[in-house]
Amino acid sequence: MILTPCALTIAGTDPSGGAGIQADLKTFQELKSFGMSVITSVVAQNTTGVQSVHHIPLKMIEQQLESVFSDIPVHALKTGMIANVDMMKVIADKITGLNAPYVMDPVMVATSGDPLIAENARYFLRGNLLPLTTLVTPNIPEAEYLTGETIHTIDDMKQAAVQIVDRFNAGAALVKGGHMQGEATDFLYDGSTLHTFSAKRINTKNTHGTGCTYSAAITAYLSQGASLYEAVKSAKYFVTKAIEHSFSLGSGSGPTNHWATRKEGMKNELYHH
Ligand SMILES: Nc1ncnc2c1ncn2[C@@H]1O[C@H](COP(=O)(O)OP(=O)(O)OP(=O)(O)O)[C@@H](O)[C@H]1O
Ligand SMILES: Cc1ncc(CO)c(N)n1
Repeated sequence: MILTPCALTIAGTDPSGGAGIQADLKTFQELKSFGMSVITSVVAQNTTGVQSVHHIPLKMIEQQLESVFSDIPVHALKTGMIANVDMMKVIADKITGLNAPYVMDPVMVATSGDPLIAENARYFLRGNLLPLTTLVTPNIPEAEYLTGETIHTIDDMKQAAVQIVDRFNAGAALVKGGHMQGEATDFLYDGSTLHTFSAKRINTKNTHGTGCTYSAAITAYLSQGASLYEAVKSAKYFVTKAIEHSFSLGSGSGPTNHWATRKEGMKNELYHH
């Protein structure tokens, strides 16, 4: 049992509060891990899309990482938006050798369709960051990019999860079915077993930041010592409730509700459901 579980997110921001660092910190807080954040880019965005992006200078990203790592234990970390290769190099260098689970949300485009990382950064992410991960959490388009194969069926999703681990050396892969039809089913391949996590599809357009919230919840549970399977199972429950009780805020794709399980009287304690 870790007394004060400490979780770190390295990602971009969302001033409208639904995605990025803001979603990650709300999730860490809700799940009772001590949340910390290193900002890579300040993104002017809202429920309708991305209006503009300001990248934090490399030295400052490096310094933020040093400020955290030199002072506070990190029991699990996640990365979200890392806009370019230079940032990826700095982050890879700083997290290599860290003795903590690393969850990568391979963010490439926002829910609105706006691109969030440079084209050539996708290659670097696959070749250099993926092998450092404990888990990578691609949605369908991201999994297609990582494998180079199109995904149409449930079997394609399973194949993609296996390939991302076997061919590209991710620690484990969780291929998410948010962009498919029917049940919202995700497949986790951990290098030996393929697990299925399924929930009823909720009929809503409010899915801004679902991927951030999900990977942050997995990171929070891992920081508390959960196994990968337990962390994904609990996080799937958390994100499903967050979508079910999502907010119709803004004129676009609204945000998820990080208090949803509290509202339902859930304790949010580690995998106790
Ligand atoms: N309408 C829905 N109903 C129920 N679950 C959903 C729905 N949409 C997505 N999910 C689930 O939410 C989680 C996040 O998956 P999704 O594929 O939406 O991520 P994403 O595309 O990376 O998110 P983002 O919008 O932040 O980029 C997955 O567990 C997925 O199955
Ligand atoms: C900063 C940031 N990260 C990730 C996403 C994906 O939802 C987003 N919209 N913004």
